[in-house]
Amino acid sequence: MSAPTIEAVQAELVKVIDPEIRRPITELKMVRSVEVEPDGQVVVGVDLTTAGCPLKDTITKDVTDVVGAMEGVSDVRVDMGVMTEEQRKELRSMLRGGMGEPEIPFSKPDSLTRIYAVTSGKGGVGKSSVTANLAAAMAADGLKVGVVDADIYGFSIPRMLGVELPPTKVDDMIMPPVAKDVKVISIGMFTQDGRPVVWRGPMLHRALQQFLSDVFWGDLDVLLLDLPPGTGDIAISVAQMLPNSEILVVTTPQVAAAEVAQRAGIVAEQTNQRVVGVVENMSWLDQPDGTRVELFGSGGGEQVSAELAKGLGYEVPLLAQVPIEQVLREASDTGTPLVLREEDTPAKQALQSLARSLSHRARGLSGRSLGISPVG
Ligand SMILES: Nc1ncnc2c1ncn2[C@@H]1O[C@H](COP(=O)(O)OP(=O)(O)OP(=O)(O)O)[C@@H](O)[C@H]1O
Repeated sequence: MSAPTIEAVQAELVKVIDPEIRRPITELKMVRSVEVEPDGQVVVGVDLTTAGCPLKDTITKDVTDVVGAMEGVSDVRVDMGVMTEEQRKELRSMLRGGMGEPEIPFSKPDSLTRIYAVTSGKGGVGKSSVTANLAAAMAADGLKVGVVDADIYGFSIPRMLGVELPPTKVDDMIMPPVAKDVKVISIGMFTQDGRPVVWRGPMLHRALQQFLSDVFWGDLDVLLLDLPPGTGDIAISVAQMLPNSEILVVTTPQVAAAEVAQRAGIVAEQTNQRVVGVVENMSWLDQPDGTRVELFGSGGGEQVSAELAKGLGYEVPLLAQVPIEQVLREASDTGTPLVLREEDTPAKQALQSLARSLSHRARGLSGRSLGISPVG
């Protein structure tokens, strides 16, 4: 059997996708050279974006598998190198679509990415659990999803989605790690040893701006933001930077929690954002004997939805009620959100249908240019 041509090997390498940037390594100009010996031995030279690229092994394996499967190939060797400064600059410029200066792609009027900022009145109501499950469910349904974990007090998204690698950098561009098919960036990835962040408003604003402009998100269908609880500075920064973002309010059924959640939602009136709906989490606990215990009382979700509708002047639906389930907590703790687990539980169903209703919604027009110009 004759050895393949260099062109044939190059064409086959289109199948090797960079796990972070998610484009073929050929398109990213990472393939430096291809050599083919008459006896079928192939040497592929690959240049990584950085010397310590954590995905080196994955790329080596993928190249070996793809080329090794070609007819006439007897052996594959991958010769790893590193891109030059000039090559990295070129790559960065290509990823930014030829534009030099960083800008927030989602804030452009023609952006088609739906943005949901997940907020709550107080901590511990399950805001991060809802965000992580929504992201995983939407990605499993084939959407391109990104998550910004901006919860400075409890950056738990990476753990819940099982993120294993840190972000990498191509010059000043940040490549977000991908877990469960979701691109994730968290404030916890930029703090020392996961220590709590003691930042004031302007620093948070700057961090958020960096997450949105310096991170390479690619084309996203949905961007989810896990905000810190309450009505803090970051909610205002989000509204300024992403005027087309919509708010999802998470509460528990408890009246006290509902009252503070309302306040978090009503901020939308001042920031001109739309509240897309309310999620009531920890609604009840189903007992093995079939009885239901309402551990945190009842009616909080309905209350927030009714009060926000009254205050904002439009319908704010209660989109889901998610029961308390041990498996939901365990799933988050082990890095595989409940929606990706095999067992079918009421909480999983509630989260999955919430994800579908949010991904199939028509996009709101708030903050978007309608492209209307005066006549005559
Ligand atoms: N429906 C549920 N059933 C069982 N456990 C839950 C449920 N929702 C959340 N939890 C658990 O409750 C804890 C708090 O949840 P989570 O971290 O999502 O809250 P949070 O509102 O994001 O809190 P913070 O803002 O402080 O980060 C976690 O251990 C999570 O696994």
